[in-house]
Amino acid sequence: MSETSDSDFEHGRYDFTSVNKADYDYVGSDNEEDFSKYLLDRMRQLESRNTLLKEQCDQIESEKRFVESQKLKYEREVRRLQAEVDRLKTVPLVVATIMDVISEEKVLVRSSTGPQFMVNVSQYLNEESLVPGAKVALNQQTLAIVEVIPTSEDPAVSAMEVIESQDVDYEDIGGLDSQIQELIESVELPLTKPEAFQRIGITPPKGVLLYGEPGTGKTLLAKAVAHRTEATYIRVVGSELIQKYIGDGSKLVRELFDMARKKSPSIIFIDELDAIASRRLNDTNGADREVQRTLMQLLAEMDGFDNRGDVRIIAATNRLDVLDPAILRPGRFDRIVNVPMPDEEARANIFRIHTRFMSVAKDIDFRKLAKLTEKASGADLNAISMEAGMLAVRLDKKTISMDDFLESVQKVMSKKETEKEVLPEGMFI
Ligand SMILES: Nc1ncnc2c1ncn2[C@@H]1O[C@H](COP(=O)(O)OP(=O)(O)OP(=O)(O)O)[C@@H](O)[C@H]1O
Repeated sequence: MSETSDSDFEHGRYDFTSVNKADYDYVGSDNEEDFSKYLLDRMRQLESRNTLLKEQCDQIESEKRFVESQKLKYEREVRRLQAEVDRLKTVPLVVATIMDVISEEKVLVRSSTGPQFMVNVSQYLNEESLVPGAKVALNQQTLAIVEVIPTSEDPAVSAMEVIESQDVDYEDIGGLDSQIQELIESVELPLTKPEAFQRIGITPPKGVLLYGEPGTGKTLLAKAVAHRTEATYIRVVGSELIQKYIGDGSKLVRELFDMARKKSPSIIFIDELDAIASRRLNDTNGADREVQRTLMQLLAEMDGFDNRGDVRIIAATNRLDVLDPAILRPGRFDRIVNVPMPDEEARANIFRIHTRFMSVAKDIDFRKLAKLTEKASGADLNAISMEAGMLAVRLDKKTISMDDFLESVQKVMSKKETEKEVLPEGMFI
């Protein structure tokens, strides 16, 4: 019988597929029993070798996978370093300012070191960004424009919405007659007939505070007064001053009043006043201090300006109860106007206003629609009218029918109900 050593197995010299020739010597011999025993032993041996080899094979497989993943990782690293080397080897770009755009391909620039050049423009640049005054980067050798340097955004410009003339009028507002009257007296007349106040010897209120639930028409009122007085309408949003322009809030309030004076007659509209004028807490963290600084600046600006001048302030809030009493002192927001949710008559009027330019069927019953929308705000009624219009468009109709309105009332009102259910108490949608 041939001898098979362990090293034969390990080095793959053993032929697993056949029994060695010498093994046949046992067949037919007296020792047949020994031979079967021997074969059984051998089988067990081979099975255990087989298991061992399978384990080794699995291990080698997993090592292979590990090495491959390492290889990929290092290849990526090499590429990254190569790119970094290339980047560091590139020549610096020259900064210049566009003086004049001669044609699509030729531009006159003044480099930051002084001289002017007529240069080519990379075809991959957006033509619209090539305007006189724009900062550009030039290739050092060819001096071609390869990049337009983005200008940093001026926070004072982006924080304010400045509209020179408004297109909203009192006729566009449903209900709110007494609120309109209040605004006429405290904002419109001081701007249009200041002499009437002087004659009688009274000073008009400096600021008017509108409060009420969302979507009830506070912004609309401010825009309509701006339209009537032909004043510039400048709007800032309290929460944006705090969250978007961190650290700049008080500076922006100063700039807001400067701009209002420059563009006068003007109306400053501060939306979400509560975000900067909430009752102060004792434990002040960084964010609270920022809010306080912004509020102090607002109070200082309001105290500092002349209420006979042609800058008026209107502010709006959904939460009168959280305001710092300091903001409501005489000489600040001393006229407080409630803007309520529309009653039935106002709702019917708002429907009429919003459907005025729509193609609606003759039999639309606005009274009935008003009855069905008891808890709706002006903004909801606008949404219902738009949705009814969309339904008609979807169905390719010529006019909006009462059924379209009823369907959209159902849709908008039930959406409003579900949204209300998920909101914590005291919060509006
Ligand atoms: N009384 C109303 N008459 C006509 N449309 C209204 C009225 N109230 C609200 N709307 C409609 O709802 C939209 C939103 O209203 P607006 O922005 O004036 O509400 P708001 O009270 O300022 O809300 P918020 O408190 O959320 O700022 C308006 O553009 C208008 O289409």
